Amino acid sequence: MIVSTENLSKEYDGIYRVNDLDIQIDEGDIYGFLGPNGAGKSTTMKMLLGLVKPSKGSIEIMGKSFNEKNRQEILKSVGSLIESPSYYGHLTGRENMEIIRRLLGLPRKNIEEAVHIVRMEKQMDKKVKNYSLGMKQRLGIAMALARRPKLLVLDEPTNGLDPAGIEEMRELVKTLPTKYGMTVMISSHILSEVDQMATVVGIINHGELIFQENMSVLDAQRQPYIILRTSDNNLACQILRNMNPLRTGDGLQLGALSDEQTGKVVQNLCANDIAVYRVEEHRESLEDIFLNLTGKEMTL
Ligand SMILES: Nc1ncnc2c1ncn2[C@@H]1O[C@H](COP(=O)(O)OP(=O)(O)OP(=O)(O)O)[C@@H](O)[C@H]1O
Repeated sequence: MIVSTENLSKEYDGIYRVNDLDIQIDEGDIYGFLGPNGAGKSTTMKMLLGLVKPSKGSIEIMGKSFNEKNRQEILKSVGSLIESPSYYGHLTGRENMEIIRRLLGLPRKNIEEAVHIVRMEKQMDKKVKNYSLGMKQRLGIAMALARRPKLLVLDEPTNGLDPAGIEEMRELVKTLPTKYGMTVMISSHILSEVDQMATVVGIINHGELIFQENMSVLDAQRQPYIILRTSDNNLACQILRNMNPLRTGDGLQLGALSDEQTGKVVQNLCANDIAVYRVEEHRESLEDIFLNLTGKEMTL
């Protein structure tokens, strides 16, 4: 286990903004930490990095209790990007990386590797103030990677990026466990972003962890349903009334059906002179599941 918390909580002004979190992150996971704005993601991540002191509960990182005594030692193996990366805009990427290297006393090859992972080799002689937002984020990640962390904690790294930047970030994060043996915790308030890279999802709402499972479990919860479009949806609805159809836009919706059941439905409609234009199988989107869990839409 790379991260394990027990009853992790933070109180601000008499209110528990993070409440009794039991987070479990295994080695090699990409842990998507999802929740609407203000749910408590940043506060949780800051506690995991020793930047905010928990009001209650405990944290273990890489099997060691995360306390005053162990903190510095543990953080040597943890890289992070919280809020916007800190860099000197008037210096080049290379100069910024050199500052990090000296601060942490790292060998040069660590810097080369970190820059290579984020594919920024060609941008290193440009001043950071001339970087795009995506490049700045990548430089921030390179800074976090320089110490070759076992655990990388990224707080909303795609905030403000355009779709191409988001895609790039996703592809980058996906390579980290397989190619470099890292474990990644990445927060977002956009489900679709995490959906395509996370192996485990933790969903936090009002400071509480309301879901924590492998992505495959979340996928399995997505209910399939059938949408039919016919020449006479009203009549079709009547004919199929024992299947409790729902009217949707220009069609009707039935629950999950086997191939055989679908065949019978089509036969039945044809026998009643109704032409079947479309039979489509849909699955509940992850957004729908999230909405059911939190009562809030996951929007950009
Ligand atoms: N230092 C603080 N003092 C008082 N309240 C705080 C402090 N830091 C955070 N909070 C409150 O705790 C709650 C959770 O904030 P947090 O930043 O952890 O949420 P978040 O899920 O990261 O959201 P966002 O994506 O908007 O940053 C919010 O209601 C916030 O106002």
